Amino acid sequence: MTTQEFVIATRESRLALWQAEHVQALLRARGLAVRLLGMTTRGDQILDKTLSKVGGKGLFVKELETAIEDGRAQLAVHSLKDVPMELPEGFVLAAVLEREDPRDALVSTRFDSLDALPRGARVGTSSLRRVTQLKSRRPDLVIEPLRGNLDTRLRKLDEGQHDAIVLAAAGLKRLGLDGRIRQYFGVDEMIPCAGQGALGIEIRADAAMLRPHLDALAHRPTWLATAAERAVSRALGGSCSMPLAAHARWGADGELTLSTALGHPIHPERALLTASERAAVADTAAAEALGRRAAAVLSAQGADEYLKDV
Ligand SMILES: NCc1[nH]cc(CCC(=O)O)c1CC(=O)O
Repeated sequence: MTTQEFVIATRESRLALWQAEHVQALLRARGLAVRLLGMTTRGDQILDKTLSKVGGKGLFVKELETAIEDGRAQLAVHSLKDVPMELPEGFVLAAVLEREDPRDALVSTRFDSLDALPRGARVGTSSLRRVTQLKSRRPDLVIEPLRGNLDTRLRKLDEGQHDAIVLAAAGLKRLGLDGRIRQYFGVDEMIPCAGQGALGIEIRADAAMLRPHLDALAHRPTWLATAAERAVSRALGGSCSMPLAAHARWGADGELTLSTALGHPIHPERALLTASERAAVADTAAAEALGRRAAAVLSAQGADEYLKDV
């Protein structure tokens, strides 16, 4: 009898490889034979434009899905925040793993915090979500585009192109680069994006052999929290080019609190719309209902007017 070998399609950045190897190790521990198939996506190739201009974060996942479609691979490991709200027909998010630190972090060679940055300091980030939240706190900052994988971004900082950059703590921690973090932003101070810090494993909906293994890796509290976060984005139109923050956390009482913020995509100086909703959440339907409730509060404040041009 031959044992089937499973293949994980992955991007080739150091972070993507770390994440794919992490899942490979978890599946090997369950007795499966697993190898990696590295590939370059359009999101990795196009580095001179912001993602929202070239078709969004979905660019990071499309090629991996094609490899699965063709049978060259059976699984794709994604940073959940890069996964579009709706997957193509025939694909499912079969597992969301326990979340790493969801916070954003400030990295700088010279300054210890956002408040320590001088007037007009140059801050690198290409995330509209980060831009609008930074501008609402520090309108004087000059925000500069910053794309590329983590090593590239840190190199640009070290070369002096920026006074500070803002990155997800999760990626830095996974690569052992968290020693470079000068300030962690609280999740209410700089609300993370939906899914930040969590890994999602995508397979074909009919890959029955893999299901029990992925069920065993899944982390239900993270699944429910990120389901609420992703539902906000879906309810507002699902585009990843919107400056939307959505983060849910479990309280000691077992209730889920969902904090959201929406900035204006073209005029980052306009007021942030915010909504925070809380509920006891026992299943995916309740998590998504919580997300839709927060989205409705944002809509009542004018979210649709903010988003009409994206
Ligand atoms: N958008 C790119 C991306 N996708 C996932 C991470 C970090 C890991 C994570 O949030 O899970 C990053 C880098 C960043 O935003 O700084």
